[in-house]
Amino acid sequence: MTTTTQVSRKSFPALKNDLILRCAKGEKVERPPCWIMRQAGRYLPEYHEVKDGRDFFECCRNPEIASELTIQPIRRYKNLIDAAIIFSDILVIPQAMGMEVVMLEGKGPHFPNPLRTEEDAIEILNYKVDVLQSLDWAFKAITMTRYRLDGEVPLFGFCGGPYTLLTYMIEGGGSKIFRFVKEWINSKPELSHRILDKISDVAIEFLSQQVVAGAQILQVFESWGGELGSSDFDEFSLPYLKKIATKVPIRLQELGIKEKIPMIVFSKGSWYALDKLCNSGYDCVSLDWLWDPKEAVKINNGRITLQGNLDPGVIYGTDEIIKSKVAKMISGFGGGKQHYIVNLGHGTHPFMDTEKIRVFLEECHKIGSQ
Ligand SMILES: Cc1c2[nH]c(c1CCC(=O)O)Cc1[nH]c(c(CCC(=O)O)c1C)Cc1[nH]c(c(CCC(=O)O)c1C)Cc1[nH]c(c(C)c1CCC(=O)O)C2
Repeated sequence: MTTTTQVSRKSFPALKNDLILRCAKGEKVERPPCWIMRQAGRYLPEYHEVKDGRDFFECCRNPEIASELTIQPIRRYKNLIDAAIIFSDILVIPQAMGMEVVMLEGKGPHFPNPLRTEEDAIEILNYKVDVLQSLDWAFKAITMTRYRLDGEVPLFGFCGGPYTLLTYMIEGGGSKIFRFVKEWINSKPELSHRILDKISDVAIEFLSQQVVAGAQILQVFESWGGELGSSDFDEFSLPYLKKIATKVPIRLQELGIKEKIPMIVFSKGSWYALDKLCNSGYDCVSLDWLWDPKEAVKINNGRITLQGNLDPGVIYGTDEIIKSKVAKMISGFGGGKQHYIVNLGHGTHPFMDTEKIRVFLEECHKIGSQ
């Protein structure tokens, strides 16, 4: 298995734009690389055309459709986006661990049988996941996308952060007060840790195999990190994010991957943890829009690359205001010639205007090249 995928790696089309890879590794660059969280999806009319009423996870599992959806933003914003991210979801790990997840139209993810008791954790969860087999569609989609991208831009693989996945598995979907996961970590801390550790092991193998399949850079989305207080973050999120950052490079070596694969962590809302995240083994920390870039730059002190962080809501603004906020952001991050990747502070929304996104990207190129 490993040998055949290595052979196919070698035959991938040559990369024509390695800006984000150089930048994530800390090298000086000619302008900051740009990409957008959730750059594929519902704000794009071509997404709805291809999805054509199909189930969301059915699209993820169909390599033809997933690769087409991945490439759509690259095609639309030609030469403006410096990375593609494979069309999939963070909730495919809970699925691989035996949980049923459905995507309800207009409502988001729903787990019909969430983890609520200790018995659920024993009866529902599969602790011996065969990652290559259960997520084989994801690897096929990545390999196909690498070929179809034809070296235009690098391809991101990704996964959810362990605490965020545990939250979804226990809450059964999104939440405002996180009653059930807070009950778990405060009444069943040992069991919570055991499951977090298992999720981390699956995440390590999943990320590593995404690289074997063709991913060139990785991001971990700890979207609910900021729902934890500082000391609970240190206990229930940070150790597992660190484990992933430490173990993926080791696993990649075992799998025969020689080059360094940059890793990014996005822990939304974990403002108190920036200093620790800069030392957590990732090459880049992605920031939400609550951060003043200058403050973040000061705390980072040149250790790693920062990514972010325009308020997605700015995309609803006038062209002039989008442009002025882009200029302020890039100057706050030091001008963008080193240690900075442009992104929004969180994902796109379905209501966004594709032409406003273009204004944002074009201005980032213009200001970032000065
Ligand atoms: C928390 C989370 C999820 N999924 C993801 C996260 C982490 C990022 C974040 O914090 O937003 C990550 C994700 N989800 C999706 C991608 C694909 C690649 C990309 O970024 O373009 C990525 C990287 C596609 C998607 N994932 C989802 C869609 C919408 C599906 C549809 O109805 O067509 C897409 C394109 C569905 C999804 N998936 C999830 C939610 C909460 C939802 C519903 C949200 C909503 O309604 O906007 C879980």
